[in-house]
Amino acid sequence: MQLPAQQVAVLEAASADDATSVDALAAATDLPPETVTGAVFELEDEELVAVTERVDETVSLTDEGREYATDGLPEVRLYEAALEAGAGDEPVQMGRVIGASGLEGPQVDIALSNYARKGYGSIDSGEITADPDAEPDADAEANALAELADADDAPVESIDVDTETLEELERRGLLERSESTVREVTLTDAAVTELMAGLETAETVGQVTPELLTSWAKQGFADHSSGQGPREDGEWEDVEFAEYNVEADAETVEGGNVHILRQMSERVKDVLVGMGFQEMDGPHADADFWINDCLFMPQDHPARTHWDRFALEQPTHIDELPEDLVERVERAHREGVGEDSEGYHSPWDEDFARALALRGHTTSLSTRYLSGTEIGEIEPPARFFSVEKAYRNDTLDATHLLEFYQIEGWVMAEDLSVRDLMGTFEEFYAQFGITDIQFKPHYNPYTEPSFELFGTHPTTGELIEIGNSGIFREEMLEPLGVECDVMAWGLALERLAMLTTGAEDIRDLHGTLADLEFLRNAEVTY
Ligand SMILES: N[C@@H](Cc1ccccc1)C(=O)O
Repeated sequence: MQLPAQQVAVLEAASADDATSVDALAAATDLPPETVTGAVFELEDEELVAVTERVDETVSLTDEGREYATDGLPEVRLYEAALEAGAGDEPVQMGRVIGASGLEGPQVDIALSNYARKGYGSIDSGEITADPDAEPDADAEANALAELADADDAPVESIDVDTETLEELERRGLLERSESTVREVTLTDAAVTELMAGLETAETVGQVTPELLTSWAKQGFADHSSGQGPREDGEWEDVEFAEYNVEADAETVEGGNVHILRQMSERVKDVLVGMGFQEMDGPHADADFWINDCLFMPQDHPARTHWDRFALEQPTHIDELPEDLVERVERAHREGVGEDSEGYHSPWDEDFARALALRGHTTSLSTRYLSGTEIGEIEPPARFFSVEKAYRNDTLDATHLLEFYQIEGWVMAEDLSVRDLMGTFEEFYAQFGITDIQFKPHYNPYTEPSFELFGTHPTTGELIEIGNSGIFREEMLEPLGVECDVMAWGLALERLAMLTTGAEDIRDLHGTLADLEFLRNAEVTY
């Protein structure tokens, strides 16, 4: 009989024993276990072997279990130290015994919580006693650890430890159980007969190649050049093809994926361009003047302290600011603009305004554009946006990162109202399937009125803040030279991604704790 090489090797190895496992066959044939498993299944199909399966439960010690197997259980060490210190006769101060035991950190708590339970003595108001009759040598858990010390994935049946002790060790995290499928292989009578008659190794071919198809098995029979006469079949007719093993484990091939925030940002840009917006860009590190002063943010505002901003050390200040604009902004801060405006009457310092920092919001781009210094004077109606990074010295948590993307935007037109603002958001978020935006009155030094935006998280049902908005104040627009209304906003790209993908923790999306499995599969579907 002719069989592929692996099957011959497996049959021959199996014939040496009455019944033998796949692992044993792999060791005997020097073939990988998965190859042996494949060969065994093929032999089973041909009724040359019978296969029985059983699930073996095995146990091994955890790292902690191994440590105690060598150093002793913490409660036993405590007992020995207590006896040594005389706690067998009268209570001894706990600190002294612990110090002498050499136990440290969490091991102290482990020792204390098992000490009385196992009858080693008692612990009361800072004192410890030791029962002189306790027998650490008979400690079932300690003996089990010793028994298991060298047992790596040992079958449970082979272990001489009672079930209760095994369960206790497992509860203490000192032992791990696992299951594995064991396949036992037995030769059939047919196989024995074939083995006696002698087996031959068949050459098998794994793939059909162009050469196999075009080569002629029996050269000379056909007249290829004339195209006449009977054509003989090619060499592929004669070779034996290896069988496919569709049950073999295959390697997982991971493809690349565009990061969810990149996908989200592209989508947001498409939507905004579709709504008639033009894109702005500008420096990540900028003068406080553009980030704050132009927004009528008082220089003593809490967000302008060193706590919240990432200041630049080199260079510390911007080279140039438009002189007349600086003058107008300073006047707005000191005295206000127009008849009804007061200003802050607080100090205003140009040097402070020239200090450089990473922008805490991308509204710095809006002030630059509105002032006319980026692309010249902008005539209404106009709509601008950016999807860019902002930096804040926040505390990291499930909804805050130190750097994040803001969807900045503004519309310049005559007679804008709160309705225009809300309508714009409704139109924008509807493109992402979000139709239940909520608005909450808010305060920004540069907008009046101001609104925060909230959306409902699809999995937790919680309301999360997704943006901030308002209509720019006169005190901000007048110095910039803008004469009609401007409504504006800063929305969080990450929060939009959380609402659309259902991600619950912003740190899954970005940063060192990112959830790679999630990122591999995350898609923006809107
Ligand atoms: N700069 C604001 C967003 C905003 C922009 C424009 C107007 C109103 C609010 C923030 O970062 O929260």
